Amino acid sequence: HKYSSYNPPPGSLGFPLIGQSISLLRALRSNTDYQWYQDRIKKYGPVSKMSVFGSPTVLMAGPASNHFVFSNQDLIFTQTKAINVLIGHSIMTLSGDELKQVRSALQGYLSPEMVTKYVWKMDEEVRRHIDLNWVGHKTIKVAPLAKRLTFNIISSVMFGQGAAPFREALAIDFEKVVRAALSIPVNIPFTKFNKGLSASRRIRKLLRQIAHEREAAFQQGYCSSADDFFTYMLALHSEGKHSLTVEDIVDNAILLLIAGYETSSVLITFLIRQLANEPDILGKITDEQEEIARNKGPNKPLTWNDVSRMKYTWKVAMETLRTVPALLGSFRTATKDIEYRGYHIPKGSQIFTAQIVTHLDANFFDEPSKFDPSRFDNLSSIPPYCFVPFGGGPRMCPGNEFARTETSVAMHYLVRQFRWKLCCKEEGYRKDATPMPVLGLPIELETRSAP
Ligand code: HEM
Repeated sequence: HKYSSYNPPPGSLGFPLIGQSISLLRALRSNTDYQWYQDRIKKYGPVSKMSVFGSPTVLMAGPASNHFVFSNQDLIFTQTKAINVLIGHSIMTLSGDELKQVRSALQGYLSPEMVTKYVWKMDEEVRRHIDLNWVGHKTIKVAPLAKRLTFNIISSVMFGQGAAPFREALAIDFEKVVRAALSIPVNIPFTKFNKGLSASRRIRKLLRQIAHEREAAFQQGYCSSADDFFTYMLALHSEGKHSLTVEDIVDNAILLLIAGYETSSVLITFLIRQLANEPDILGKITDEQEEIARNKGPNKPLTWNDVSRMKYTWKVAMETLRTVPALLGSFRTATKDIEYRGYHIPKGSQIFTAQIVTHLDANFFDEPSKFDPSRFDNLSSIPPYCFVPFGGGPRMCPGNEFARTETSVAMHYLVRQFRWKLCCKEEGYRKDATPMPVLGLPIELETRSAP
């Protein structure tokens, strides 16, 4: 109240700790969150205060707010309190020089030059996954399989075969951590948060063990920086590019793994769901992929060059991300008192911007409920900061090329080999940290061509 004309954003914080969490969670689970945000915006305008996921929060809506949130230097990247406890000292908790070093290391690890080297691993994982889980099956559940596929891809890229014997157990524990991400961070036995915390301890123990093995191999000159994430980070450390300890590298590995598998699996799941209802779009993707396959020898793995030609496939993926963003939005924390649109936002406030607010706004996307990949024919026709599935500004997702590549590789094999029908046409989806079809998206499969 040091300002003479102190003007906080409108809205209320609700009940202590709980605030509006229950009402927002309910909206997310019933997939009515767009309406929930609209109701708030109608009542309070594009900037309003509330309390969600354990913290007082300012909701900011619209492209100008997105720009402000993504680029303002006084807002630091935050996640829910639960995520901070579960993941530890990762890039998400850093600022200043430490952040610059880690961001640059992770960005390098996920740069197009590096992703070029991962394409064959992605190709190998996708083919193995399809042979094991799709070929010969009449019905399958897409969502858990997509999670397993993207988990196997990121762990194969990050740890090579180092984690292969533990993958199954790791995948189950990572799922528990992800499910605890939006929970209220109070450690009561048998709650989601409690299970997530135990899982995160087991993951940390295992990754620490792998990291120390890689450290020993690196010091003896048995491995190089392209082999796996730990060696890559240790090599950068030896060149003086960052000062992370092995513990810090493990925490960042946990973050990278979660960021790398959960979101991409959502994209693949909803892409498959959408294509079941869009025969024309599926036909066009198939033509594009057949053309790429025709120019290759049989059984030759895909290359970076092939993936770069999958342009239509990626437009359909972007339209999927517009209608069903893989993440709710972005959280930041104000490191000092700030002012936005005449409102004073005190230091320490959490700030949240939801992607769906602009993605489904008819002012920016004609007929927003229509699924139309041709919107992306001309990217410059989309107003800035309206399509933000990967965020924006200096903290924009560094994994977008990785995600584009693995999704395109997966679609290359799926659309050429199979056709599918939704087992339950009316199946809805709910958002529980990330969107998820309520039944896991069971589909009936028909083989189109021999693998
Ligand atoms: C469809 C897939 C994906 C989507 C939609 C997505 C979306 C996002 C979004 C919205 C953010 C937050 C940006 C912000 O708040 O400003 C983010 C951050 C991040 N993503 Fe992704 N992501 C995807 C895939 C990936 C993949 C495959 C990886 C790694 C292999 C990855 C690694 C990261 C990392 C490390 C961050 C944190 C960046 C930082 O702290 O500066 N993401 N992602």
